[in-house]
Amino acid sequence: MTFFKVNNLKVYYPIRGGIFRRVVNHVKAVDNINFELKRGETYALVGESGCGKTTTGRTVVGLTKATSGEVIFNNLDLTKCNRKQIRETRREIQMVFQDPYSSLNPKKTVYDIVAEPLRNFENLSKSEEREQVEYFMWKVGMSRDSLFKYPHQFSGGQRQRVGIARALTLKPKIIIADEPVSALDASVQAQVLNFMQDIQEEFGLTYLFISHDLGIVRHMCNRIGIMYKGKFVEEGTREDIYENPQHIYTRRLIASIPELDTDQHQNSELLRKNIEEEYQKENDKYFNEDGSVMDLKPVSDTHFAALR
Ligand SMILES: Nc1ncnc2c1ncn2[C@@H]1O[C@H](COP(=O)(O)OP(=O)(O)OP(=O)(O)O)[C@@H](O)[C@H]1O
Repeated sequence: MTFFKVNNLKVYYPIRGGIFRRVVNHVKAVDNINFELKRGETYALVGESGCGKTTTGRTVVGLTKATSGEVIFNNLDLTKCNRKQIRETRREIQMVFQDPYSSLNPKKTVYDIVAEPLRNFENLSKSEEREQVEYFMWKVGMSRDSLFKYPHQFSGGQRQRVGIARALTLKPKIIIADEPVSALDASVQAQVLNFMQDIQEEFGLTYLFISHDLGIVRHMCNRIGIMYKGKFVEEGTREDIYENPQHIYTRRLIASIPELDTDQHQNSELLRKNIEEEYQKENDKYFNEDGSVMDLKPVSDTHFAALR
């Protein structure tokens, strides 16, 4: 049985123009992508700002509508199922958002924020609800006296823990973590990432980890899909991507990881220069004449090899 798979997903946003606001063109935010999540793994979607990572994540959780393609979860296509099926399956895929400063409602107490999904999906008594909220807050390392405080009374790292507690209450199978630490200080980032790894094992979670930061992805993820201008340009295991990147864009991303600078500054400068030259010279190997990204063909040898 397929656990989770995205097939030929496209998400196009209309661009309207003229006095009648007709659709004159589209932004191809996601343009025919394919990937699969294996139960219990952390799969990274990586790429620079605007390449379509967030749109992919939002489409998977149902916050954005797919233009075409399939999102298969437990053998159901989430883009086509009825309301009842959507309700049943959507609760199993939750999202943790990038910015803990704006993603939690400032007018609600932490208790209400964490209890909200339970109120939407489960019919619990007040005492059962309280028990659940306290349990998940405890799991994310928040004390009982934080329950009736408001988001602004917490640090960024604590707020992200609240966001994670909220995502956990419905006992999801998959968590889409969209740049979950990029708004946090470097010192707090590591704490939150380590904590995410701890709960992954405990709750049997599968993560779709969205990030532009290949340094963090190396720490967190088993397999990686590299996105560029709405398409996948490469996919592979962590070793494939970091030790033997194939696509020029992936090599540019890896060469830009700052830690390369520490011991081998000269080498990494040279590497970047070579990659830049190749990028300028060999565009036709990777891009179509109109500058759009060539489709990854076959979808991914490494991908299927990794699944076998
Ligand atoms: N609601 C929308 N309407 C129109 N265009 C959109 C909309 N949301 C995103 N886009 C466009 O779709 C493309 C992909 O955006 P998306 O936010 O998915 O990229 P991203 O890789 O997640 O970037 P970031 O890391 O900056 O969030 C961008 O060109 C963006 O401007």
